[in-house]
Amino acid sequence: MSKYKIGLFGFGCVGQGLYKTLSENDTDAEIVKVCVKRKEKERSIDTDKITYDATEILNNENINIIVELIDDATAALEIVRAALKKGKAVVSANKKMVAENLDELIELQKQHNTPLLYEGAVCGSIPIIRNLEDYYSSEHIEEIKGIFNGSSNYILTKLFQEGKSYEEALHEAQVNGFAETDPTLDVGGFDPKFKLSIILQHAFGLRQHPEKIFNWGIQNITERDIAFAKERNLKIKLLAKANFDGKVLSTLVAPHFIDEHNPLYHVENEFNCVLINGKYANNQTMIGKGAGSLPTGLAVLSDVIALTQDYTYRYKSTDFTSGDSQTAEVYLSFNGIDDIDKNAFRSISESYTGSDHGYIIGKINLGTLQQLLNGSDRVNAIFTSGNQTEIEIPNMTYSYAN
Ligand SMILES: NC(=O)C1=CN([C@@H]2O[C@H](COP(=O)(O)OP(=O)(O)OC[C@H]3O[C@@H](n4cnc5c(N)ncnc54)[C@H](OP(=O)(O)O)[C@@H]3O)[C@@H](O)[C@H]2O)C=CC1
Ligand SMILES: N[C@@H](CC=O)C(=O)O
Repeated sequence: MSKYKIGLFGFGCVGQGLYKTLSENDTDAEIVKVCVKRKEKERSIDTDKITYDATEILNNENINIIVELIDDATAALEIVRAALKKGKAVVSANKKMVAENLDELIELQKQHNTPLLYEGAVCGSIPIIRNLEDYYSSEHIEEIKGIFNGSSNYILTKLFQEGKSYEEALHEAQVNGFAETDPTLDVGGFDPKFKLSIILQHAFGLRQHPEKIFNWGIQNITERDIAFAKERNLKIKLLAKANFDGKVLSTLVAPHFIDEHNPLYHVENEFNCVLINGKYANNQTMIGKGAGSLPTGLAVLSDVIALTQDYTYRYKSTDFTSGDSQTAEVYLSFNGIDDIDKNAFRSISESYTGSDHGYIIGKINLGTLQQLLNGSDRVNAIFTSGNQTEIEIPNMTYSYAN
């Protein structure tokens, strides 16, 4: 008889990954009930284990761990709230739910002296949260950035390496179980910003609501943008970035041009990469699968095991001011010159206008850029500051920030 009885919510990509990884390991935890939504769906597990009624798990006093792995952030919050209030330890992989409600979730954990862990919510199989909490607790992290979305990276890889269409590549990401049920969260850069928001808490003790983080994704990328990058031996990667100097925090999620000297250049498919730059250890790199059934199932299982060892997050708290009104250098491509206002740029280093498309490379305020991009599918922005070195390209010079 195992000591830890799990009530599992969700039996999709990640739920099944947890089920398999748990069944292949000798642990003191077992899944006793699984709550799902659709009665018509065939299941690969014993029907006795299945329920469609959340209260059957939440009111079951034998169940001491709730694992929440559903694709609905609103319903997930209800489940997690109810579980914590009942004193049940919780594991979740829902980054939207965690990032948007972290203040309340921290408070609930304190009030009810009950832990919530969410390693699987951030960069799949990369053990980033636990490392930030424990290993890096004495490091003075100055910058943390990387590729935090497996689906977008998978799509970009297929566009660059195999010349696939955007639609085909997105479809593959969905079939492989990497994409969110609403893939706008992936390709629009929302999912990596939820992850960045969670990371800020554990890297710096900073609570920055995702709403306050600039995000632009790969949803408007064109074949011309890919050709532009390829001609210059660059790749495009969707990056999430945070800098903190002890007072001012700057954050950003956006596609960037990067060159072959950047470790992120070589991170392909659904792999994620986290680059940490700190005072003592300087640069460190963590690479691993950022999405998928078994990699994420393993991260969730690792949290379950951690709960059996009474592990909790510490939630340090640091004061800061937001420095997010910064100017960035971007390549802005457009279908027609009427789609953009050149005066929006503070300075322009290069521009091209053809009969049916064009681009501008220049410095622009992020708020202004957001207004230019909002609601338009005829304009795309790619940031030029993703490299760690300065590179010279015929016709133009990019200065890349560290
Ligand atoms: N896929 C991935 O690689 C990763 C996903 N995540 C996160 O993990 C979570 C789950 O994702 P994933 O497994 O891919 O999603 P899936 O769409 O594959 O599965 C979702 C599951 O949730 C169930 N469900 C939905 N609403 C409810 C509800 N109200 N009550 C009970 N069950 C419900 C569905 O039921 P039914 O089977 O009846 O449809 C289904 O079993 C999400 O938060 C996602 O962001 C995190 C990291 C990686
Ligand atoms: N949709 C997410 C899944 C993991 O978090 C991604 O593609 O990274």
